[in-house]
Formats: sequence, C-alpha cells, structure tokens
Amino acid sequence: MPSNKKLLILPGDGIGPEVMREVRRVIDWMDRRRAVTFDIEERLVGGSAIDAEGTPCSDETVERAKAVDAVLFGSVGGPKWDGLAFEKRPELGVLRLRKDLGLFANLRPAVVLDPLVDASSLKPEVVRGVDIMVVRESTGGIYFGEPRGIETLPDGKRRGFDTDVYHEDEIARVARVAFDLARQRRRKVTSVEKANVMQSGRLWRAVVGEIHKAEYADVELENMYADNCAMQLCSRPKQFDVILGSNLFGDVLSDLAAALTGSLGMLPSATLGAVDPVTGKRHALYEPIHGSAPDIAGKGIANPLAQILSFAMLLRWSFGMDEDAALVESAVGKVLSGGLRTADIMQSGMARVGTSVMGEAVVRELDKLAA
Ligand SMILES: NC(=O)C1=CN([C@@H]2O[C@H](COP(=O)(O)OP(=O)(O)OC[C@H]3O[C@@H](n4cnc5c(N)ncnc54)[C@H](O)[C@@H]3O)[C@@H](O)[C@H]2O)C=CC1
Ligand SMILES: CC(C)CC(=O)C(=O)O
Ligand SMILES: [Mg+2]
Repeated sequence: MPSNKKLLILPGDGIGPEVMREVRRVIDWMDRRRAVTFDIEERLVGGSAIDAEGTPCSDETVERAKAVDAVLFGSVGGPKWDGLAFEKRPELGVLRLRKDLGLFANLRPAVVLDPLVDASSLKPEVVRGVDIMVVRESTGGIYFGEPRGIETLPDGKRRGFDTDVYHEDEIARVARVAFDLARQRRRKVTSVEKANVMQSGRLWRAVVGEIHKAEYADVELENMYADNCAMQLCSRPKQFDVILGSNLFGDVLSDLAAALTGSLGMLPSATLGAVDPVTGKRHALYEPIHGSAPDIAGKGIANPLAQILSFAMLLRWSFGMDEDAALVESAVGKVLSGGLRTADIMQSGMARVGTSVMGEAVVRELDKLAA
C-alpha cells in the first residue's frame, strides 16, 4: 500500500538548485520503484526569496516547513546579496528555519569512503576508515546571542560585538543526542569548547559532564579544547567517534572534517528537533554542509553527492526507511568505485564528470542495485 510522504524542497541559491535537481532524479526513482510516494512542494529561500518576496524566509515558508514531514534544503547566500543589511541577509533564511522549527541538533557525518581515500589532502593512512559524527548545537550560541552589533564609539572608531550564550538546558538536550548516537556507534563522545577562556565553555563542560555521569556512564566522555580538536582532526582523526560542539565550533570543525573526506561536496547533514511525546514526530531539515559555492555556481560542475546523501539521511531519520537510505548510500559508493569524479574530488586516472552526469550515474546504480 503506497504511503505519501510530504516534503518541502527549498533549493536556495548558487549551486543549491543545481544539486537539488539531481536529488529530484533520486526521488523520482523512489517514486517509480518503491512503495512510497513523495508529495513535493517547492518554495524559494535565501537570496532568491529576497528577490521575489522581499524576505529570505517568509512566514508562509515557515508554516509549510512545520506542516510537512521533512524539509530538504539546498544552500543560501552569494555575492549578489553581500551588501544587504545584516538583518536582511539570505543566510537568515536557514537560521530562521532552524530556530522557528526548534532544530537544535545538527548531525554532520564525516565518513571517508574507500574510493576517495586518495582524494583527501591528508595521507591515505591518516584518513582511511575515518567515520566521525559531528553533533553541532544549532539554535543557540553566538549565531543567535544578544546583544550583537556594530557601534560607533565617541572617538569615531567602530566596535563589533556578538554574544556566545548557552542555557544549561540547551547544552543538556544536544548532549543527550550526542550520547545517544555514541551508543549506536563506538561509544565515545569528544565534547569541544574553550572552557579555558569562555564562560559559556565552562558551563558547556560542566553540563556535559553532569549528563554523562548521571545518564551515560557506559559511554566514554573526553573533553577537548576546540583549537586542539582542529589540530587532532588533521593529525589523528581516527581517534574520534562523536564530536559534540556549539553552533560555532561545530560549524567550523565539520567543515574541517569534510576536508578529510575529500570535499565539502561530500558531507550531508540532518538538523533535528525534539520528538513530540504525543505524536512521536519531530521537525527535521536536511541539507549539505556546504554553502552556495558562488565560485562554481552556474558551471554545472558542483558535486551533488552531499545533497543526495542528505536525502538518504532524510529517508533514515524522518521516515525510518533504513533500507532505502542504505540503497542510496550504496549507489553513491558504486558510482565512486566505478571511477566517476566531479572536479572537487578528481583524482588521476578517474573520469571527470559534471553535476548531472553524476546524478544520472547514481540513478543508474540504483537501478542495478534494485534489479
Ligand atoms: N547552509 C547554508 O546555506 C550555507 C550557506 N553559506 C553561504 O554560501 C556562500 C558561500 O560561502 P563559502 O564560504 O564560499 O562556502 P561554500 O561551502 O559555498 O564553498 C566553499 C568552497 O567549497 C567549494 N564547494 C562547496 N560545495 C561544493 C560542491 N557541492 N561541489 C564542489 N565544490 C563545492 C566551493 O566551490 C568553494 O570553493 C556564502 O554566502 C555563505 O554565507 C555557507 C555555508 C552554509
Ligand atoms: C547560516 C549558515 C550560513 C552558517 C553555516 O555556515 C552553516 O550552517 O553551515
Ligand atoms: Mg558552515
């Protein structure tokens, strides 16, 4: 009996619509081949929404995002909108969705796939087998803290300021997500902060320690300063299982972890809200960790795999379709072991392809896997 799943697709700006087109092929394949139908609604977000609707994320878009089963997001921003006032920037589109939907836990898996071991800028022996889950807090911290601004002082000089602020409940709930994930993995959480120089970091370390002691004594907890973590990610990445960090540190460290895998174009993410105790449902948004890549937008060369793998995360986390998610991930692995590469992960001896050839190849592999 086919069941309908409601999806809101927000391609956004730059390479967002280009890589989203390739996910649509995968969704069409699922519609054709599996007992599932996706009801898809597409809307504008980011700079394209500013141009057409005067705001990076309209109230209606937020309402639709709340109403559907899951949101698939591309990326927002670009030089066209760089001159806008801070409160009007395209990036506020995704920040608003995260905040208004209560999407506090951003899961960013950084997995070095075997065929891409040599595409990493680090030595193969350093990255082979790396499998890290970065859990980034995503509705608090310095991206949302007040006060913030740029003020002009009496001497005419300007002063810019932001506030990194965390309530203990915000730390506790994302810590529980990290510990729960660790239980399904290798049972280790590395919690990163700068408790040596930041008050919010001191609280972070204290609260994570308390949650660990009271509820997760079976999981190993390691505390690490964020700067040290950046260094260790480059020198000994295999020591990490789950890395837990604030909005800012999680953002920065996951981009770094992406470099281990070969490219930002390989890393998907899921941003999850709390499970409603009555309905058992949760709001969720799935997006690659990369941005709108203005330097390559419009050239047809962007890597669509992070966006496609974000759809696989959607199948797993929002719909419990673990087998289908694994099928999409296997298809991606097969395409890569078959030798196709977009420019960002190009290696000698491999075949360089553009965005749509890569997307078509994933669908071809899905056909073969399902045959
Ligand atoms: N969630 C979102 O919507 C995000 C939006 N942004 C926005 O995107 C814009 C550009 O930001 P950047 O700092 O340049 O970061 P970016 O992630 O867009 O690009 C960084 C570098 O990675 C490359 N890259 C990224 N994704 C790729 C892909 N799929 N295939 C091949 N190469 C890829 C780009 O070409 C560029 O050289 C800014 O306006 C920024 O605010 C940045 C990060 C997240
Ligand atoms: C609001 C985004 C542009 C911040 C970011 O870099 C991200 O979420 O990855
Ligand atoms: Mg980022």
